[in-house]
Amino acid sequence: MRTAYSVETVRAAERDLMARLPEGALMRRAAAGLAAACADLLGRGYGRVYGSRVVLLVGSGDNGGDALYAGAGLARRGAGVTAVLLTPERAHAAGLAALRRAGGRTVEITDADADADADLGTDAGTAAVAAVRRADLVMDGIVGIGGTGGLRPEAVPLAEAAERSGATVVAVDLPSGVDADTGEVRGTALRADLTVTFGTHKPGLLVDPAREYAGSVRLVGIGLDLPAEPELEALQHADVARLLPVPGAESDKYRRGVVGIAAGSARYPGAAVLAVAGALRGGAGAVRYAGPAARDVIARFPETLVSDRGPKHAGRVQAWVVGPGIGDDAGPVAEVLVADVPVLIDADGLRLADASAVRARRAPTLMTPHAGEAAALLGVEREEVEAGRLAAARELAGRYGATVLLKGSTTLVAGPGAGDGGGNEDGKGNGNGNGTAVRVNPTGTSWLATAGSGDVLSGLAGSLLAAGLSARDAGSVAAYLHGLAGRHAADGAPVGAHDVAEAVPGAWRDVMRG
Ligand SMILES: NC(=O)C1=CN([C@@H]2O[C@H](COP(=O)(O)OP(=O)(O)OC[C@H]3O[C@@H](n4cnc5c(N)ncnc54)[C@H](OP(=O)(O)O)[C@@H]3O)[C@@H](O)[C@H]2O)[C@@H](O)CC1
Ligand SMILES: [K+]
Repeated sequence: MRTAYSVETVRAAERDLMARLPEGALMRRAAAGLAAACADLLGRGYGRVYGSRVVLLVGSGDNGGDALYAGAGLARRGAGVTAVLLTPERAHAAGLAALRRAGGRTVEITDADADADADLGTDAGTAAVAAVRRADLVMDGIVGIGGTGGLRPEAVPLAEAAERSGATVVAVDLPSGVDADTGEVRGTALRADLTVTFGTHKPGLLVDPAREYAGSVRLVGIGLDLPAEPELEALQHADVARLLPVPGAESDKYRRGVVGIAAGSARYPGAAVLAVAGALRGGAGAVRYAGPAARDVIARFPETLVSDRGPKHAGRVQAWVVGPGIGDDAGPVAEVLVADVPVLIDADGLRLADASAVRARRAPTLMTPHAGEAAALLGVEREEVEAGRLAAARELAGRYGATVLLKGSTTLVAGPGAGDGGGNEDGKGNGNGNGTAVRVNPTGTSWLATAGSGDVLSGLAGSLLAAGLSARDAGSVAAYLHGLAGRHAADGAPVGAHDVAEAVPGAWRDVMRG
């Protein structure tokens, strides 16, 4: 499991550790890891550290201190290091002294440069931009977890020069300008090739849009003692393998779980077929289809139990999926919402579901909107959801008392208790999930942005619900397998949703093999 903690938690752990360590020890640990990562990159890109050109962008806090110490380390190994001090009078004093002792140079940005209109027009500003353009490696120590908002005006031309230069850009702890806790980017942020982060991932390193600015992420352990429950967690193969349902010797179809699919319409029979395709690969013992596309479903999947009447006339199921392609018929949605089994609501179902009926449910509910659907439910613009995915998923989960799987570039799964310490599965909670951490899916691929792909995901997640997984586990395991299946199926070329469904067993085997 990869985990991320909030800035507040990191700060508390840092205070505890600092109290037990000699002054400056923590920063030197962080800087040593940072210097090692940069030396690796220089070795690969430039051939060696000796003789390479390194530029440090140094802000007013400890983030700049990390960069100065790491720069000193590289200077001792023969790199030509120039530190651009964005607020010279507030630069980390001990770090700066260490860099100077090691032979590093400095360029001091002046107040005239910091003027929003000056665009680094002074001699110092011009020299700083020129140094960035010539650099082999640029280290971004402008701001870390102490930051608010985007880059300040004097930093923008430097960040742009770094992006345009051929230099490898390494962000210290976080790319400057992104929000560590939410993954939001309000204004300009620096784009890194690599982020070297300390002690733990921060939420912004795992959630878009900030995640895209971080490049690849390397975690440097510094000995922080962190609490058991993180803010965010990303499943990995071993976690998913532990959660996947495996039939025992005594299993029959009911023990493995029967999933009911209420999807499709005369106009959109394909949604039914694709949801069933996903459900057949999700581990349930049987798939029951109830709706107007029964003929299409049985023609494609003869193993499905079909009925062309509504869900309330269907036989026993252990979980329902409702919504893909049902058009404007609210009947099936109302019917499944009163069933005392887990329910997954997707697509048209999200629009048609009565919010109070969802909130009144005792069995788990899993809602699977994309950003546009989430925006409609929240009454905001789609862009707002995309800019603040974590907040949107949590807000929706709280409003509906449901688990919410927000699809997109980074798919998130938030339980109804995410952020307020509620929602557990120990008999007192509502069975939506164990723990409060929001799950972020690491396997996504843009090839999955294809028509019908969401229907496959719904069926898959519904099948896992029927097999007995909690809403949070079913959603995050389904997203994981679906992403992996998308990668397998695509293999660098466009794919259709049915290809993704067919690739699910391969993804499953992949996970089980580790
Ligand atoms: N935690 C740990 O375990 C460890 C932490 N370590 C390191 O310390 C870092 C945190 O250091 P920190 O607390 O000094 O804050 P930091 O991010 O340097 O900001 C400083 C000041 O910047 C300013 N500022 C704000 N927004 C801004 C913006 N957009 N653009 C420009 N400037 C902006 C604002 O001051 P203002 O100008 O507003 O008065 C703020 O106070 C952390 O990320 C990690 O690298 C490691 O060394 C060891 C282990
Ligand atoms: K930074």
